[in-house]
Amino acid sequence: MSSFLHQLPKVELHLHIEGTLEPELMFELARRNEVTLPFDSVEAVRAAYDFEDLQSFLDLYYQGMNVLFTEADFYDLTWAYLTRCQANNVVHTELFFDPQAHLSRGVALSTQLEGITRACQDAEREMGISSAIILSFLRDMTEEHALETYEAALAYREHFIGIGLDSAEVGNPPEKFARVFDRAREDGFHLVAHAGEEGPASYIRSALDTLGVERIDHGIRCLDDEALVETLIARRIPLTVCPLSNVYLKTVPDMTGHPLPAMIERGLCVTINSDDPAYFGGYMNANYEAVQNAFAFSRDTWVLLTRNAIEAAFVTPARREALYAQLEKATGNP
Ligand code: HPA
Ligand SMILES: [Zn+2]
Repeated sequence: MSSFLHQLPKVELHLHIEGTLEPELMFELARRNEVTLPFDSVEAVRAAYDFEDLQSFLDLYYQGMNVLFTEADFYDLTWAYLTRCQANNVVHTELFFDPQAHLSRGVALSTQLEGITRACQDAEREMGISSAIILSFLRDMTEEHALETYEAALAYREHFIGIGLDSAEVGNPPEKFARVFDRAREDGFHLVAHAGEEGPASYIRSALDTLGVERIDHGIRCLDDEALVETLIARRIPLTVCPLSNVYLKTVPDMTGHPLPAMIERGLCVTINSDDPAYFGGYMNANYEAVQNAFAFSRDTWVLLTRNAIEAAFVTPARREALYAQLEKATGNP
């Protein structure tokens, strides 16, 4: 089964590029940019990855990205992730970046976006991996700051396809960002939001109703609200679930206690993703393996999960057909 999972062509829809910063690259960039890290070795960084909850992770995640300054840094970070994609047989990926977390350190939007975009273009040409970038707002900052950031990002609109919402969820409900999502909808961008990771099912409802999102990131708390589940099924809203992330951030007791099988059983459009793989024990294959060890899904279930991700991807009809064809070739399943 392991080789079946490894060779399955995969589509990743929930990935924070800053969450792919491996400690080795963190040290290399710290040396390059003359930044002093509060750790004296790669092992000490990894030892610190023992999280209690989302906030304890976010504290380290924001600290880690303090080594990113130049376009080359953003290129190297993104290129390293895309080579992991190739090793994991990820053939299409949609990646988040957190512009506000870099702007606040004096790093220009052009630096961030040009570095990430150039790596994506090189990966498409050299490895056949298609990708897209989603600009994510920090929900623990104000809506005014998100709006200002959005306005500034419009100068680079050809670099990103959508907007999202991440960071500390509880106490920062989706409706706080209604105006910026209205603007982005009018401008033709795709809309997604993290909801129902640590926050309640009502945040998922609000992301649908007040932000009009097309996909929900995480969404694992949806099962607490039967009417919401029915809405998600009827509207076929994709949920970008991140199993290892949920275990590492203790939003589930352990993998066997994850609601993933129940979500699939209900007919929700579930996908599997790695979120912040440098921090949460691994990339796509590690997530697939951990899920398989806990639940021993059939091959048909894995094909279904992959088909869901292809359906949920923000790609052209031609690219979607090519992804379905690639899956069919790999599995014999239409
Ligand atoms: O899993 C996450 N949740 C919320 N915000 C985040 N920012 C990076 N990763 C995450
Ligand atoms: Zn996330």
